[in-house]
Amino acid sequence: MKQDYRIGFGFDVHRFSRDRLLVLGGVVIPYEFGLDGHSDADVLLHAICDAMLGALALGDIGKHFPNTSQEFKNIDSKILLAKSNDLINGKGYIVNNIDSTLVLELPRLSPYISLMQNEIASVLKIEPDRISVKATTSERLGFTGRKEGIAAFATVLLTRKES
Ligand SMILES: Nc1ccn([C@@H]2O[C@H](COP(=O)(O)O)[C@@H](O)[C@H]2O)c(=O)n1
Ligand SMILES: C[C@@]1(CO)OP(=O)(O)OP(=O)(O)OC[C@H]1O
Repeated sequence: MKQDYRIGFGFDVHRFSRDRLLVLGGVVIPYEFGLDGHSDADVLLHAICDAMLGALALGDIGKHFPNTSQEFKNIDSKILLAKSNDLINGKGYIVNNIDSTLVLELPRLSPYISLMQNEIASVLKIEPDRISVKATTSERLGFTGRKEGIAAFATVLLTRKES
């Protein structure tokens, strides 16, 4: 049987802000700043949603979940990830695997990486070893280096559901 794959790429940035929780990959990370946004500002899940939607040329997260809508105000981005998954499932695809990178100086994310993989896998109903989450600093260069915000990159491979 011929396998049908589609690849997608996503990128997102959110600015650090006081009086907000820091939520990354569906996990609350203890830190003195959170991220600003209309939703919970989970920059990693937003990049993953964009990659999933992009793989099928379905537009982006802002098209499906507009930041002008009260429906999405302070929303848990795991709900947006589940909705993005429903959209690709509706087109006959499932996530094969994800590779992603967060760019930030602080906080150190290594203690939280496997928690994030488990959260994302649980929303997508796939095995955690299909989800890669990595972190890097930008060697104190640029806006991430100045600790003004966090950037996230994600690549997603979709495969056609067996029928
Ligand atoms: N916020 C971060 C940034 C990095 N890490 C881990 O440290 C390693 C080295 O980072 P470099 O920027 O020097 O490449 C990196 O590979 C990550 O494992 C982290 O946990 N949290
Ligand atoms: C997720 C949405 C919707 O709540 O709001 P934000 O948290 O501001 O995030 P962004 O990455 O700008 O994506 C688009 C929005 O539609």
